[in-house]
Amino acid sequence: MRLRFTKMHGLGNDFIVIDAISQRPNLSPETIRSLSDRRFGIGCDQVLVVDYPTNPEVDFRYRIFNADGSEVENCGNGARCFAKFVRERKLTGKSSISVETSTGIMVLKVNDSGEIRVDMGEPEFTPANIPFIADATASSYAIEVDNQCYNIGAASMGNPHAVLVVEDVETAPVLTLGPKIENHPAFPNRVNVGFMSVVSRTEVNLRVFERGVGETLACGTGACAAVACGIQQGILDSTVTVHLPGGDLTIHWEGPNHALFMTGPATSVFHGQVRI
Ligand SMILES: N[C@@H](CCC[C@H](N)C(=O)O)C(=O)O
Repeated sequence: MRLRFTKMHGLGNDFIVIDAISQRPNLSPETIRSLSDRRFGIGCDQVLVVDYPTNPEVDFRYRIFNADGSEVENCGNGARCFAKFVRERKLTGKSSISVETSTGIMVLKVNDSGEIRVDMGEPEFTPANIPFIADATASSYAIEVDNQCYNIGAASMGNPHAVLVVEDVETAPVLTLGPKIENHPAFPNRVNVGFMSVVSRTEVNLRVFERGVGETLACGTGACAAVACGIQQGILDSTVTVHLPGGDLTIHWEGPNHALFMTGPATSVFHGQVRI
């Protein structure tokens, strides 16, 4: 079939977005991998699929696939692109949109400026729910990689994240240590790995080695998890600007029993058709 798609990005974290309401493609892991391939396909970090909700009280269902073909629970930059996509394609006229993912319901609000504010729900720190193998919940954990000990924060934003505080993100071992922590046995479902340097209590730099992709120019859930871990460790305030290689996100979290909010842009690049 000829598949219609839109190429989008959130701060350079790029997506192929597919309307599975007006077309019903069979997206096997192999098809996802070939669409995502930057040389033999269209190229992207994630494929986003917009579908009918299973819950009638929600506007849409949104599924996320990493470039390696694995289906994942959540994607923050993808959520903002999803909101822009359903409005641009006139699938809804609402400025407050509810969407079902495999781990829950999110509410997205499109601001007058065009930026999108996403209610990302409450960060989860209980190790079993991340999932992460540890005896008890803590604000940091020691893990061993190649006989060296690293301190990490661990949180779930629907998907699993490990966060390391480093002096300087430019020189942090993102490409060498990232994949080793991604596949560390303490994370049974693998993990996204953030390297965060703290500029002040309201400003951080962040690079993320994403599970199933590699380093991306931005990771929305990674920014949420990094700030949540920083707040839990007492080193950050409740509103933080996160500088990622692709641009800035604003994260706001009042602490336990409150939802965390992420605000940032979403961009459409082009529309196309591809034979699958
Ligand atoms: N880029 C995303 C996260 C996408 C999923 C992630 N790689 C995972 O495997 O959990 C974001 O903006 O949050």
